[in-house]
Order: sequence, then structure tokens, then C-alpha cells
Amino acid sequence: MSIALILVTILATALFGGWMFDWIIFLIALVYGKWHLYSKPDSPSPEDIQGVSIIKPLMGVDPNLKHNLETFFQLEYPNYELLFSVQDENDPAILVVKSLIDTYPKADVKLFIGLKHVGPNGKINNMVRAYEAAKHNLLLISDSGIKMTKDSLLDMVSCLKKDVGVVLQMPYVCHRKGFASVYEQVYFGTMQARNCLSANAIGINCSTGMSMLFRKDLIDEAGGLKEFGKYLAEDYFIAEAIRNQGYKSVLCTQPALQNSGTYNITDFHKRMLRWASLRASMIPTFILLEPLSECMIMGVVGSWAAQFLFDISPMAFFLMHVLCWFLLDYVMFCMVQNGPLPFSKFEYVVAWLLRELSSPYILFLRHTGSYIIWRNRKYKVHWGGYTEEIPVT
Ligand SMILES: CCCCCCCC/C=C\CCCCCCCC(=O)N[C@@H](CO)[C@H](O)/C=C/CCCCCCCCCCCCC
Ligand SMILES: O=c1ccn([C@@H]2O[C@H](COP(=O)(O)OP(=O)(O)O[C@H]3OC[C@@H](O)[C@H](O)[C@H]3O)[C@@H](O)[C@H]2O)c(=O)[nH]1
Repeated sequence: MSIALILVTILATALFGGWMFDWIIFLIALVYGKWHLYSKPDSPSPEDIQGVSIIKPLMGVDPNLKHNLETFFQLEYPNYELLFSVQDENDPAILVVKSLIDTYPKADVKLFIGLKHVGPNGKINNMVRAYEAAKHNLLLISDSGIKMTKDSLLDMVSCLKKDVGVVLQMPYVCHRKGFASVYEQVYFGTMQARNCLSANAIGINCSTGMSMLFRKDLIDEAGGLKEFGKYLAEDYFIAEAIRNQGYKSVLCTQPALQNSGTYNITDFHKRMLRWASLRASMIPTFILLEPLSECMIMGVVGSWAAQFLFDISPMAFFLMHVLCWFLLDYVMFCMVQNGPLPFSKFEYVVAWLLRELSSPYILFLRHTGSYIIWRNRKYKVHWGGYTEEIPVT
């Protein structure tokens, strides 16, 4: 056997192994999701219920903001405070918060206006003063677009067992009008859910900071929230700092309900490109691994490997591969949605195809630019995650 043939055989075997590994990830995610999502964790006894400080960093107003914020005033949890932080004194979000304070005069609420600059991360700068004023040791950071159900906070606290330092809501989206919403739901209900559930099942840090509850003393031990202003992916590093102190990060049983009132496919792709660029800079192995977890790429790669190794028709292999992936994604979606599709099957098929075909392109795009744009500010993220803000000229 020639050296070239040996090398190609090794490559084909490795790629076929990677293809099989993708199905294992699916399996882990489906089993763990079925067991964990929407299960009812044991609630802490009333004397064990700890107070929670909830920080809401706000920036701008969208048509759903008031409704989303109002759900935080209606939480069924005995002891919590709401800390709204707004960095710009002319931000209309201030009026929305003030009108809710008038509607709920008994709520324990504070409003912080103005930022404290501790690093390039604008969200951290906006939150630092609220963090320093928080009166409880349990702290929930919750992005502006998040909507809660009445028992969401109780669910999160119930998952904070003694050995757990951080509890995350897995990202998902509320059903809203229009195809852009369907697309976001399919994105978070399939690819994101698969990776997030499987990673959490086996203890890999897969953090998304949109709804994140943690023990404040552990972050104080790591230098306080201001220490994380140097990263754009502060969520990943907050969880990492807590895990390094011997505590676990876990998912609670209810997903995060993102419910922003303004959404479209172009902005969503920009957001996913920003996240993908962050991951590639923080964890460079993902540059290779992420494409190998994509349906279409693995369909092509797997077909080639199967033909080379077992002489299987590549077209038949590819079609079977896409069909099985599609069906498992459908099962995953219904599991995350906790019910049937909230839109037509046709919309699901179109959104799924769009996601699967556009995702490799987004992964490619992250290598074509050297900057990350977030809320009109420009950043350069260095290997390892350190971030530098670039002045916009
Ligand atoms: C042969 C194939 C191997 C496949 C390995 C899988 C590679 C991972 C593929 C996709 C990653 C998608 C991650 C989705 C969630 C990330 C959301 C996100 O980007 N959030 C950022 C903004 O909030 C945040 O700052 C970044 C956090 C880092 C997340 C790290 C994710 C780890 C996921 C690993 C999944 C592997 C599961 C393996 C289980 C056996
Ligand atoms: O300069 C800023 C930018 C953002 N923010 C706040 O940060 C939150 C998240 O902002 P966006 O909705 O723009 O961003 P994403 O939903 O993509 O955030 C996600 O990715 C980046 C991570 O750092 C976040 O923790 C994560 O939630 C919002 O509540 C927003 O009001 C600020 O307070 N100041």
C-alpha cells in the first residue's frame, strides 16, 4: 500500500469517526433533554429560600420591552430585588422602568443611570454599579429581551444545589409573528439546543449570559464583575471562574424565553456571526470542530468517507444522512418547545433548510473580517478572549 493511500485511509476513517460522533452528540442531547427539560426540580424549603438580586441591563426600547420587564414584577418568588441599569440618561428605557415602578409601588426596585467604565464590554460597564449595590448573594443577570414565567426564578434557584455555582437558562425564543421568528426558533431549538444540552450533560462549559444566576461571593472571589469587562464573552469567563473554584455550571429546566420586539433575519445572522467569532477566538479548536458538527458539511464529508471505506453510493448516503438529521432535529425541536410546532410544517422545513445552508457560510464569514461589531461598537477579540475596543472612525 502506498503512503498516499495509507494517509487517505486514515483521513477517511477519522472523518467517518467524526460523522459517527455527531450522532452520539444528538443522542446525548435528546436523552438529557428528555430527562431534564421541563422536569420539576425539588423546590428549596421556605427557610432555605435565598434572596436574589436581579440585574437588568437596558439599552433602548423595543415594542415588547414593557411586557417583558413586567414579567419580572410578577415573579412568584418570596424575596428578590430588581436592579435596572441604563447607561445613557436620555435612553427611553428609563421611562418604561419608571412607569412600571408606578404600577408596582410595592416592588423592591432600584434604577441606576450612567455607566462605570471598567473595560471594553458595554454590558459589564452598564451593570457594575448595580452589581456593587446588590444586597443578596444570589445574582441573576438577565438581558433586556428576556421574558419570565411566574415560576422561572424558582426553577433557577431550585437547580442551585450545594455543589452548583451557576445556573443558566438554555437559550430559546418565544413564538412571535413572521418568518424571522420561526427561523430564530428553529435555530435555537435545533443546533443550539443540541450543543448546549450535550455539553451540559457531560459537564462542558457552554454558557450564554442572557439569563444567568450565580453565587456573587464566587465572583467577588475572582475579583468582582469588573474583572470580566476585559472580555466580550463575559458569560463564558464568569462560568469558567466559578467552575475553577470547584462548583458546577448547570442548566435549569426552563429555557430562556427571548422575546425582543424587533427582529429580522439579517440582524440575527449578524448576531450569530458575532457569537461564532467569539467562540473561534476563545476556543480556537472550534475553528475545525464547528464545521464538523454541521449537517451539510458532514453529509458531504461522510458520503466521501463511506464511499472510500465501504463503497457505499455517496448520493444515497448523503440523502439518508440529511433525512435522519432533519428528523432528529424535528424531535429535538418539539422537545425544546415542549409541544407541537407552533407554526406550519412547511415553515419549519424552509427555516431548517435556510439554517443548515447558511450556517457553513456564517462559519466561513467569521474568518474574513478581523473585527466584531456589537451595538455599533467595534472590537478586536484576541486569542484567548481578551478584547480591545477599536474607535469607530
Ligand atoms: C467531530 C465533531 C465534533 C463536534 C464538536 C462540537 C463542536 C461545537 C459545535 C458548535 C458549537 C455551538 C455552541 C452553541 C452555544 C454557544 C452559544 C454562544 O456562542 N454563546 C456566546 C455568547 O453568549 C458565549 O460567549 C460563548 C460561549 C462558549 C460556548 C462553548 C460551547 C461549547 C459547546 C460544545 C458542544 C460539544 C458537545 C460535545 C458533547 C459530547
Ligand atoms: O453596550 C451594551 C451592550 C449591551 N447591553 C445589554 O446587554 C444585553 C445583551 O445585549 P444584546 O442583546 O445586544 O446581545 P446578545 O443577546 O447577543 O448578548 C449575548 O452575547 C454577548 C454576551 O456578552 C451576552 O452575555 C449574551 O447575552 C442587553 O440586555 C443589552 O441591553 C448593554 O447594557 N450595553
